[in-house]
Amino acid sequence: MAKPISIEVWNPSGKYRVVSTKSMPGTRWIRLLTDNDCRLEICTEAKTILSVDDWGEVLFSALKRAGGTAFSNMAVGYNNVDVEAANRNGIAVGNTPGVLTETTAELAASLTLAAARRIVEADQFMRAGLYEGWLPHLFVGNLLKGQTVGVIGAGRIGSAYARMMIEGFKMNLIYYDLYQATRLEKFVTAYGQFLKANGEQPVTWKRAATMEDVLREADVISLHPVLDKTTYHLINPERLAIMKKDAVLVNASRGPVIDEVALVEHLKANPMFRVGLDVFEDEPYMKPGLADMKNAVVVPHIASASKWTREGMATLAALNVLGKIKGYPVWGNPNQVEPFLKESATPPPACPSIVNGMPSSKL
Ligand SMILES: NC(=O)C1=CN([C@@H]2O[C@H](COP(=O)(O)OP(=O)(O)OC[C@H]3O[C@@H](n4cnc5c(N)ncnc54)[C@H](O)[C@@H]3O)[C@@H](O)[C@H]2O)C=CC1
Ligand SMILES: O=C(O)C(=O)CO
Repeated sequence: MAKPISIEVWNPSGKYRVVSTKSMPGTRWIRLLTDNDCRLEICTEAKTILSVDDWGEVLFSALKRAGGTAFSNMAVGYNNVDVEAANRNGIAVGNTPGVLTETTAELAASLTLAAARRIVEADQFMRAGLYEGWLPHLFVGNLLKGQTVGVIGAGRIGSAYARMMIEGFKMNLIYYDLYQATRLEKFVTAYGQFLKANGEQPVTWKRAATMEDVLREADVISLHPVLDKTTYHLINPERLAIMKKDAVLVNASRGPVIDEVALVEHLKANPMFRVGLDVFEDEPYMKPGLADMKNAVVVPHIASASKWTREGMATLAALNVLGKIKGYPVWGNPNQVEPFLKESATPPPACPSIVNGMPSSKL
């Protein structure tokens, strides 16, 4: 007998039934649904962490049997969703790109600084009452200015992160991606020309031919690819071994991009090597030993956790579902979702981002 779960119901008499597996930040997403004749059921269970096993054939076939038409991930990454199963059952799959780009990049930049300058170790040292005055060797870390920042996956977030580290700390860029990041290259070139015209050392960029080139040359490496079979355990023992012994590795993409068992061994063997991690291979758990590593900064998958971003993600997720209910077309540019986020404006009659591009007529 399944245990009853607690549900919060909005607009009980609404014609269309929308179920949210978690409560989401803000209230605009709720209003957008209830104002459009939706009955909204929000699962208020404290812990409903769901995995790809949950978002697959069982769920989508049940959704189809119930007359369901759409599912929306409150996330831009949708590796947790079996899209093929959704296709088989005629279910559109939405995600929430664009609204979380800078927020996520800022957290990756925060992890970079925290790791490079040993902020967490120093904080714990102070709180433990161990500080006895300034010392030349106390918590010496890495300077970023003029060093090389490496980005694996120079998409929306990777490019935003690269620009923060280049424009903010005058680092030089080397990146690896399957596609050329032309817009990023143009920004870095222009910024370099500005610096040179003002008598400063220009910043540079390089598109690496291989991932190994990035790992070999960079002082800081930040991972921003999607998670798929080509990026699973992308950082493995062999690739850890070619990185600089005092490099900083940051991951705010997906945990399985790094072989975390191998990472723990590398951190043990290389105390000058540091990591900043927002995501983990077996969330919510860390691999054995990682929690003990002083050269690791770890936070619980909070990279997109700014108020504006999380409320915006909730709005986009709701509008994906509402758009399918209304038979709206899919928005033409998922990278430009600002029109959906204006609090006082009526959103465009479209689904912000549907990953399996299913025309409404098929639903
Ligand atoms: N920690 C968190 O809370 C968050 C994590 N993410 C993760 O970040 C990922 C990236 O998000 P966006 O930048 O918006 O996506 P995006 O699609 O704009 O960028 C991903 C980039 O990865 C590249 N890529 C794919 N396979 C690759 C490979 N084998 N080697 C190198 N590059 C490869 C793609 O060409 C693309 O440029 C998401 O898929 C998600 O998993 C995103 C938001 C928040
Ligand atoms: O958007 C994503 O992919 C996340 O991981 C949650 O912000």
